[in-house]
Amino acid sequence: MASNLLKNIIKLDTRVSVSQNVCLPIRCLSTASPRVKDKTGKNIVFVDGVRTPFLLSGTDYAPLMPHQLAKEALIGLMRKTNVPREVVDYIVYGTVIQEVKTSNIGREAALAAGFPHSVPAHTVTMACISSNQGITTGIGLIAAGAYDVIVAGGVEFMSDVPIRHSRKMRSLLLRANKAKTPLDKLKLLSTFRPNFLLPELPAVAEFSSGETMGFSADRLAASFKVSREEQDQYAVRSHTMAKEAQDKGYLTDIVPFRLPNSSKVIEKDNGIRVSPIDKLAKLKAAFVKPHGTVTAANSSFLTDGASACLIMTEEKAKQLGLKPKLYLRDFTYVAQDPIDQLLLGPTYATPKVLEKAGLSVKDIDVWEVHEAFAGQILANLKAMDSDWFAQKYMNRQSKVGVPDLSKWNNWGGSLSIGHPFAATGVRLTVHTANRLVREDGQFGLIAACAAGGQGVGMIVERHPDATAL
Ligand SMILES: CC(=O)SCCNC(=O)CCNC(=O)[C@H](O)C(C)(C)COP(=O)(O)OP(=O)(O)OC[C@H]1O[C@@H](n2cnc3c(N)ncnc32)[C@H](O)[C@@H]1OP(=O)(O)O
Repeated sequence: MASNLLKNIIKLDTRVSVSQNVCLPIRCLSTASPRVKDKTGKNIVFVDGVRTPFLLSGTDYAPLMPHQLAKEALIGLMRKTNVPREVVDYIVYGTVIQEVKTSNIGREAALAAGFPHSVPAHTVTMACISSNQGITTGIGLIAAGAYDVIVAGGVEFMSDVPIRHSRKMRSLLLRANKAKTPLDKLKLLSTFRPNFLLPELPAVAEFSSGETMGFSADRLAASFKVSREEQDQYAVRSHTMAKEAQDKGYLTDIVPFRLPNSSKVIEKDNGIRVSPIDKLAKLKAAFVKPHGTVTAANSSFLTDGASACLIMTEEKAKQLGLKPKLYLRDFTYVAQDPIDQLLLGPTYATPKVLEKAGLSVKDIDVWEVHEAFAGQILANLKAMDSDWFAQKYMNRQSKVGVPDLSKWNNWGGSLSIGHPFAATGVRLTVHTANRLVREDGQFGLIAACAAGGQGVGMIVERHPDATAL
């Protein structure tokens, strides 16, 4: 049962050390008889992916604009893959909380990064799975025969978010703009009231319910009987594994970022923080006050960061002399009730994408699952291990089963590395790719939940030419 499984989370930290996973790629992989059939006729490959260091919002990136982060990710990608910008046919880029001046941020970032004017770019938004959407939109464009080479990615910048005037103030300003005579303007001004000045702040909340993600995660944890201690233990696991991966130099997806007009170069994520469990136990509830179980330490934190990746047909990769990391084998999106099942995307997406690909939980060598909150991850694990949940809510005969946790987020996750919403999907994908090499696996499963009660599942397969660098 899941409860036994959860008891072992702390033991797992000592049982599975990242250092044990260092191994050379010894498995013989071949393109001749793939176990998962290519459905596109193009054998679409993930060449590589990069990201800026992920930073706590309000720290070193604070004076920037989001397209500057995205630009650095794009430049870093082209430099790392050594692919000329002219080869790229199209860019699909994600963002969630839009900077109003750069609403098609994919295009602005591409121009700033020196892509030719002739490379079109569009921006996608699907909450925390926006860069997954970037990747799968790219797969669709390639499969449709529209293009061969796509850059996908995403950026989120929580250090500066659009804060609006109140609706009443906006209405007054718009009407004042149209007023024809000074007298009309004066009449309008006389309707002004001081409370018009109250600003509208964006919230990390569901529009349909008004509930914040953290509040919803707390309710979810309570309904799956996930204790505060289990959440704190999971958070310590995430930070411990991220720290090990960072110290061992495994986070090679990071491209250092020299801050504009400064000699300072940012080289590392700055939110990884391994704390003793008793310190976590003392923190107050962050959302459901005072008795909730979700705290600042067992939540993902507000993060600034950007990512980018290069996908193309295998044939094109060969022509360009590239060594791709992955085949992008299959994917699915799911959507549920955004109130009670808001953060259960992985539970719904996992069996669906496994079935599509003809695989089972046991076939997966690397799991990379977005950690919005520790309570959300543990609730998903319990749901995946419940026949009752599968039958009552998912219209399935039985549970999908529990993944082997020794293969689960072994380099930490969004709780510790950070979660710049629209950038996370590429981070999950490139960590899957690099872990498949280091851990000598074949198949990886990426899953994530997103606002709106949506989720994604993706199946990837290590490419025979893959290296972890
Ligand atoms: C699909 C999805 O992905 S949904 C998820 C979307 N994302 C979210 O909703 C973001 C959720 N997170 C948040 O909103 C914020 O990070 C919050 C509200 C949880 C916390 O914000 P803040 O209160 O500003 O956090 P802050 O960094 O100040 O930490 C609060 C306290 O916890 C402590 N703390 C935080 N992390 C840790 C840690 N790992 N170990 C020990 N202590 C910690 C801090 O030191 C601080 O202590 P202090 O009050 O003594 O100074």
